[in-house]
Amino acid sequence: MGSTINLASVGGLLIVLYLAVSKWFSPRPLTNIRGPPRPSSIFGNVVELQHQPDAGELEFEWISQYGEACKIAGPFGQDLLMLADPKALHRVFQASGYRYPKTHDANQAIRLMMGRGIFWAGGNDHKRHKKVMNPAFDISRLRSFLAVFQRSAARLAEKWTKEINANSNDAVIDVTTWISRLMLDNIGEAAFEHQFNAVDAGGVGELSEAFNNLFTDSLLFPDKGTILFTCLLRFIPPDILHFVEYLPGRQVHRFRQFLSVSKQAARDGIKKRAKALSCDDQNKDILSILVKRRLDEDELLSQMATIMLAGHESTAMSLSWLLYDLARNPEDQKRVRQEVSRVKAQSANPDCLSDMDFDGMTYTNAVIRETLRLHPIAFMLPRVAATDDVIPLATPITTKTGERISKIPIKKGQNLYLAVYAYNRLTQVWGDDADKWNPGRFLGNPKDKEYTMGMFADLYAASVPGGVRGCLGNVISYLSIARKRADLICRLSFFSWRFAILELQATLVGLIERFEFSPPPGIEIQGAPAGNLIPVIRGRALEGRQLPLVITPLEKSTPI
Ligand code: HEM
Repeated sequence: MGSTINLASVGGLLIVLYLAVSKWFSPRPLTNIRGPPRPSSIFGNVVELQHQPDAGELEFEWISQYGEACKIAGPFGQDLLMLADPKALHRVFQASGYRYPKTHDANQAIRLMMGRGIFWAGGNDHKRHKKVMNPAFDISRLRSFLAVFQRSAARLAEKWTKEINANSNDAVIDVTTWISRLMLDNIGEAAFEHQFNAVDAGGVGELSEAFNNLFTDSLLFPDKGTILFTCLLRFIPPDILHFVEYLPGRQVHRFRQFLSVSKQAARDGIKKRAKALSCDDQNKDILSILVKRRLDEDELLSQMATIMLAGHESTAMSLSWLLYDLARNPEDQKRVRQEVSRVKAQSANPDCLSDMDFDGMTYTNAVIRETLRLHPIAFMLPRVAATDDVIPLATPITTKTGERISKIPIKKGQNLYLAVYAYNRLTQVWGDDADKWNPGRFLGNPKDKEYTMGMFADLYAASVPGGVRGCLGNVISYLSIARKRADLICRLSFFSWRFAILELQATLVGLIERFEFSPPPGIEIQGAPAGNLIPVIRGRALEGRQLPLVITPLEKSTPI
């Protein structure tokens, strides 16, 4: 750690000198945009943002005060443009192709954590990754995953029942840890036909341990030395940035350890399946396709590490938040359970519900949407402008000189801070009760909106639908744009979103019909800013992610 700080200090000094000189010559297009004061010339607002107790709240406060587009202070005198305005976000994510890539420092962290996979790749490389992955992300295969999700939920229910029986009637269980193991098992089986057995092993095992608390260990409340170090990465040319992985430091060490363990798991998976792959040309799971598509070895392993992480952590955290929301809203929990019983009673195969059955659960789906809205796992996303541009605004903002503007011109290299959490709470988008839990907002006819932000009822929660980097593709564009182009842009996105929703639906239903969830007395949960929105116990964040709930087997509690 000591040498990290030394390196950071020397680098920091050089950067400050460089910036002090270059500042005189560079134009400052955001000069007139209002925003919070700069508390530190070295850190700007970065420390405040990374140390806020409830991720996204500070951004929301600033947006409420200065408008949906405002200026915040980056490190070393940089100005960042913070955006929560729907038209602006649409411009950046959906209408600009590759013109707003991830920032160097964010990409460096991604490379350290997941290697040179699709999450990291940019521009033409990203297009190539998508081309390679698309045949594996075959929408028609999604249904076959349902059985995997349903089996896993049943296995987890058995585990919990045993634990509860050992504790008489009910037990306080950290749902987030168990759900994360379950989702890891799901992605292993669905994507690689590989059994991680994380639920059965109860979290014991190198891979489970490497995943456990990855984000809180590496990104939660970093000290100033670490913040300085990561801020400096923004100024290091990408070509020499990869040397960073050889440096000491909490984040770098944790990312490196995770990548090495997940690549080893990928290697083991490939070895085990090598025979099957060579015998069966029809095999179309993600692993087989990746192997056949001749990615180089490092890219192949990175791609698998990416799918393991991207394909389980976000769904695990989202489902944890969902159980938490239902625990705090017992009436809605009851209503979901009643809907499940009703749909089961009408289903052709009640023991093995289909995707159509799940899609028919209107209230349950509204509940899922409301959780994704209130707890967006990617609560902010950093981007940088690759070209000069003019960002349009749906709601004009007032500048320092009192002028009302509805466009912000920006220069190439401008850093953007995309405030997803704040967008998800805008009253002009979600109504006056935008900060409250109300799944009812998703029932009935979706009101006509000028800007379609997401495929899941305008939901921006999981970000960037339809955009070239989107996880959740925009189903409307998938269906309406030219098939060939749609295949290239959207198939992976659409698949991963449908995968995530089916997984959430099947797991929720499998658990909610067996257990009642309620909040344990005296424990408050906060969403900590650890790269993602991670649930921790208020005042005990450094213990790592936790979401304890009282779980009561249903037959022993209130009947449906
Ligand atoms: C509720 C669950 C999920 C949420 C909230 C979520 C959220 C996101 C977000 C916000 C991004 C964009 C990140 C950025 O631009 O920096 C993303 C990208 C991605 N997600 Fe998800 N995700 C979920 C589930 C999944 C699943 C189940 C898979 C795989 C089966 C997956 C695979 C990916 C991949 C591969 C990318 C990178 C796409 C690219 O860069 O082209 N995600 N996800």
